Amino acid sequence: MTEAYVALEGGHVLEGRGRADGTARGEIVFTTAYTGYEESLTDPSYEEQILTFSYPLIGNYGVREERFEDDRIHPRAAIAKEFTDEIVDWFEREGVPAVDHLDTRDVVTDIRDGGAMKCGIAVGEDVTEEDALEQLEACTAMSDHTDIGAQVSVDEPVVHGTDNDGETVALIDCGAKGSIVDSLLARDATVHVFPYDAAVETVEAVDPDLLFISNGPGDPVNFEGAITLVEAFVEDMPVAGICLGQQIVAEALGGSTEKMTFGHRGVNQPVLDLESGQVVMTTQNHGYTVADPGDHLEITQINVNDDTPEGIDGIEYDVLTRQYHPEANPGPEDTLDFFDDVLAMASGRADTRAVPADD
Ligand SMILES: NC(=O)CC[C@H](N)C(=O)O
Repeated sequence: MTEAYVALEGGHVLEGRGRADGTARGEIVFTTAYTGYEESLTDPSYEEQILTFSYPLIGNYGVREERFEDDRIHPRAAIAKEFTDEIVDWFEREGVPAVDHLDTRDVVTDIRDGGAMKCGIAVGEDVTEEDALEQLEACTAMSDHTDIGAQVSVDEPVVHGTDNDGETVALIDCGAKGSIVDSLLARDATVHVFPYDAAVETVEAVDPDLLFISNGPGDPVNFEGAITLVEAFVEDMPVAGICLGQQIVAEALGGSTEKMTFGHRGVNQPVLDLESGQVVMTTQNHGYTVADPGDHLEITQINVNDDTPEGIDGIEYDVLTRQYHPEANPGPEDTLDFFDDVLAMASGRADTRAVPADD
C-alpha cells in the first residue's frame, strides 16, 4: 500500500490509499452503478476520464474477460471506497492508477456541485500532494481532446458476421462497446465496422442497409467525419445511433449539443417513452446531451430525472437514436428491442418516423 493524492479543480486535494501506482490526469466523473464494473472500466466512452465508483465495494465478484467491452481499461485512473485485491491485480497489469480508502461521498459531492472537472492523481511510495497538483495543472479539458476518436476507433475496416443473412450494417466506430456489435450479430446482421473518420465512398462501397453511429468519448463536435457521414447518407439510408451517436446525428441534422453539469452514469436511469407512457430502466454513461434536436428530429423519450432527451426519431428521415445504452451491458435489459427496431427500419419493415408533437 502506498501514498495516494487526488487533486480536484479548485484545489481540493484528497488523500487515499494507493492500490495501483502511477500518475494520471483526466476529467473526473462518477458512476452510481452497483454492478458492471468490468463493463464500465472497458467502455471506450470513459477514455481520458477518471472514474469514481459511488458504490463502495468494487471487484467483489471477480474479473472475467467475457464481460469486457474492449481489450483494455479506458479510464485513466479509478477511485472507490474499497477495491478488492483481484481488481487491483488487473489495474496493476494495465498500469492504471487506483486509489481507495477515501470518502467517495466527498468526491461525488464535489462533482455534483462543481460539475465534471479536471483532476490529477499521484499514487506511489514517495509521491506528494504536489505531484497530484502537477497532474491537475497539465490536464486537458474533455472538449479539447479534438482527435479522441483516433484513440478508441479501429484503424482499418473490420467485418463480422459474413455468414449472416440479415441486414448489412455500417457501424461507425467512435469507440464502440463490443456488446453493440454482438447485439447486431445476434440478430443476423452483417456488421462492417469502420474507423471514426471513414470516407463516404469507403462506407458506400459495402452497400449498407443502415448507417449506425456508435457510442464514444468526449464532445460530439470533435467527430466531424461521423457528422459528415450522417449528412451524406440520411436522405438515402436509415440512420441509427447510440449515446455519442445520438448527439452526432443531432449535430448533423441542424440540432445542437451541450455539456451537462455532471452527466448520467449508472444502471438505473429511468426513461419515459412519451407516446406509450411506459418507463424503462437504462444503463447510461454520458456527459453531453442534445440541447436542441433541430427541425428534422423529434424527441420521443426523456429522462425522468431531468427531462433531457433520451430517444430521438426522424420526422422526414428514417432515424432512430438513443442516449442510453440499449445493449444493456451489464443490464437492465428493458431496452434490447431497440436493435430489433433499427434492423426493421433498415429492412423497410417498420415505419419509425415521428409525428411532430404540435401537429
Ligand atoms: N457513452 C457515450 O457514447 C458518451 C457520449 C459522449 N461522449 C458523452 O459523454 O456524452
